[in-house]
Amino acid sequence: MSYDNPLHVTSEIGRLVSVILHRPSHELENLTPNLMEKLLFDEIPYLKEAIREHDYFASTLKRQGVEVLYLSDLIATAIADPKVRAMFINDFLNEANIYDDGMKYTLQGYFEEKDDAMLIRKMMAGIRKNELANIPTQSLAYLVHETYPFVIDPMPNLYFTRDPAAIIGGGIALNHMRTKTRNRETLFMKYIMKHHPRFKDADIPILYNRDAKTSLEGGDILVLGKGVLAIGISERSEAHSIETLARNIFKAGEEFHTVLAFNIPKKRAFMHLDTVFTMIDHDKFTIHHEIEGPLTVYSITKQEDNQVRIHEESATLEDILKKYLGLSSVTLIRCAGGDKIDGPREQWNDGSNTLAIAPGEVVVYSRNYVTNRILNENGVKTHVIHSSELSRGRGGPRCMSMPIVREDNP
Ligand SMILES: NC(=O)NCCC[C@H](N)C(=O)O
Repeated sequence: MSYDNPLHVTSEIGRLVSVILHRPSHELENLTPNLMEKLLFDEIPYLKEAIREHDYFASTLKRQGVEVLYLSDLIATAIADPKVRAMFINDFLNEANIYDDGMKYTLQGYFEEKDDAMLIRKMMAGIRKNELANIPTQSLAYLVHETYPFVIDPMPNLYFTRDPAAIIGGGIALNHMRTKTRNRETLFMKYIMKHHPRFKDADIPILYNRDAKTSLEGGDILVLGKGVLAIGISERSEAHSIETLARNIFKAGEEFHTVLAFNIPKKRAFMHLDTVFTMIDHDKFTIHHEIEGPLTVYSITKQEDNQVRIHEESATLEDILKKYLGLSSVTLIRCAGGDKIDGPREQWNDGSNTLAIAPGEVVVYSRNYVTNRILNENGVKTHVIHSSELSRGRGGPRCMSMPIVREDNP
């Protein structure tokens, strides 16, 4: 299958054709207990095992005919031109919390002498102070933080490729992440879209920009299909961003006409909409029961002359989905069946975070066996992947994947 545009995602469930993953690497070895909160981890994964699990995830997708592209390879190709490479290093350093010109100059030299693969690896892994022969600074900031072990922080969340950007139709939302640490990730996707031969000559609409003032993260963006998106107003994505994105999407083309904004509780366990709600078939969805009570849904619909209508929906979630997706019935499959103990436990480890690779066919974590059994009982085919270490980063199969092409869902 080929489309004119290298990006094509019109639904959550159309057969997955191409996806971007990141194989976890040394950035995980630079996590320390003191840094976990800042870097959005609750535990420290064991790298060797995390890689083994991730390779199994990738091979599961490949066995189903999915083209797996790796972030590190894409960025290395994107910066092949020395001028682009120099710009990339400069932009990266400008966002790396380095306020001292001497230090910046030293790091520029340090990066310039690396080959492409090592440059990317070092940027992702972060730089420990003891890796630099001479620290060229006497700055107050440096002295105050003398015991801090890094010159540049690691980027351990890179394997959650879902969040820094999202493909919507043939366009891309280059997100502005809630946290400074994750906002650095979006630079990689910006350079890939602008300079990689696969994407650079396509006329790709930018539907949201990383320079925006309010935050938006890909885990909140679900392309439900039939011209409808669901977007979480969450701990990470703000209402203003969602309205801006909706207006940009409506302006960009005919394909989408409605955004359903799901106002979910703002808490760590439910950081993105896809941690509590995903689509698995044209009429089947996972949901975590704890969001059902507090959930309010607002519809933003396209009107004439670039106007939008914003309206609080009063119906039940099933009825809202039925109405906007033109369905006669909808099945909500609760995480661990809504059990008071199994439900929150499995949701914590991404039991609701399924990745659809075709209608009714999803990739799931092995540890969420109660939810997985219920999915099977509902006729859903599950591809089960190992999950001891990957889940410690607090994301599941959907979070770990960024689909760039899906077949249209009939
Ligand atoms: N879509 C997702 O829910 N992604 C998981 C992101 C986990 C990461 N540790 C974070 O807190 O951002």
